[in-house]
Amino acid sequence: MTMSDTPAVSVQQLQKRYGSTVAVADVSFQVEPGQIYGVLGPNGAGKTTTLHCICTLLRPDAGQVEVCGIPVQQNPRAVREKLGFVAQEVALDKVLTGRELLQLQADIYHMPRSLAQERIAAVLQLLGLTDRADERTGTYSGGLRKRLDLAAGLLHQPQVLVLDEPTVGLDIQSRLAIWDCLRQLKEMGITVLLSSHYLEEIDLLADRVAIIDRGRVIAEGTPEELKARVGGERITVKLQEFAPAELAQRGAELLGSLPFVQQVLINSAQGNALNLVVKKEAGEDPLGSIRAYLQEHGLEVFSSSQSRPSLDDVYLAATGQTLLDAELAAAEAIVGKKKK
Ligand SMILES: Nc1ncnc2c1ncn2[C@@H]1O[C@H](COP(=O)(O)OP(=O)(O)OP(=O)(O)O)[C@@H](O)[C@H]1O
Repeated sequence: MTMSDTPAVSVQQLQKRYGSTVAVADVSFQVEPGQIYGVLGPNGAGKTTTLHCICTLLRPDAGQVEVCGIPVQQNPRAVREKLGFVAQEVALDKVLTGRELLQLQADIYHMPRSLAQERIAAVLQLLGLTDRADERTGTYSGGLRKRLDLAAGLLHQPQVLVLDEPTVGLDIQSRLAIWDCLRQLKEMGITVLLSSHYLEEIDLLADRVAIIDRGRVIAEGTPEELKARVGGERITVKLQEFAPAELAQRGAELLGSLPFVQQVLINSAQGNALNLVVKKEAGEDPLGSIRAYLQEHGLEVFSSSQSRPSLDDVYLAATGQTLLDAELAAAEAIVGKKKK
């Protein structure tokens, strides 16, 4: 095997439990060098635990984890040289300036002063922080702090940068800035592994994705592959702005009888709109066929829309619930635990 064949990160049958809680039941995936790789899943799915095992912060109970071909458990020190980690919580000292914090980080790596100054200037520039570098971090917004955290993770020039939910809680402007930074890192040849529970973030950024649910990988591939695999356009048809239940029922029955319609739901939250999933066999213009068929049976389409499947549809197909529902269930479980 040549160096270029060696995955940047390889996780094989990883398991990790905390007491009786199984945080990671069985997780395997491989990140090729130079990719942006996304780990997507609801809160509590096991993303942080998986990343911590990769970053040598936690000892796996079972399985193999390697970074640039180096086994994490046998050689954690060498792994830490290859890898930078940006944790979910930013725990910055607020009194120090951005530059001072980076200098502290450089000291941890025993970097000679002149090299440190050079590297600090470079990462500040890369992350667009040069102008604010000499202000106390207490004056930084959440987005700026996250960028400083990225800068700190990059200071020792790692080949792989691992980020745990890098944009959680940030406003859209700051999220866009972080996405730009990550794309820039990819252009520089750095491998980026990030976790997220934002579907659109992973869809936009990641070359490949592992969707994790309850400690297991339930789908893996490029976002396009995964969406194509669940297949089917999503079509919404309204027979009236607010269709009476009987009318919606009749429309649903008619459309349900079409061979290319995979599923029809009457959506009461959308004025009894009909939510359809149509198969590929529907041809180029499924909406046209639907409209014509309804017309033949005396029904007019009031309005309609069509969309491609999303990663949420992938999650739904694999688990039977949407990612948002899973998040709500996880939040309720946490509230339940606290009440006890
Ligand atoms: N230190 C710990 N002690 C006990 N249980 C833990 C600990 N850390 C995590 N867990 C549990 O392990 C499971 C997986 O948690 P993990 O943090 O890895 O998930 P996650 O997908 O990263 O979610 P989040 O984004 O909320 O951190 C959850 O049920 C969580 O409650």
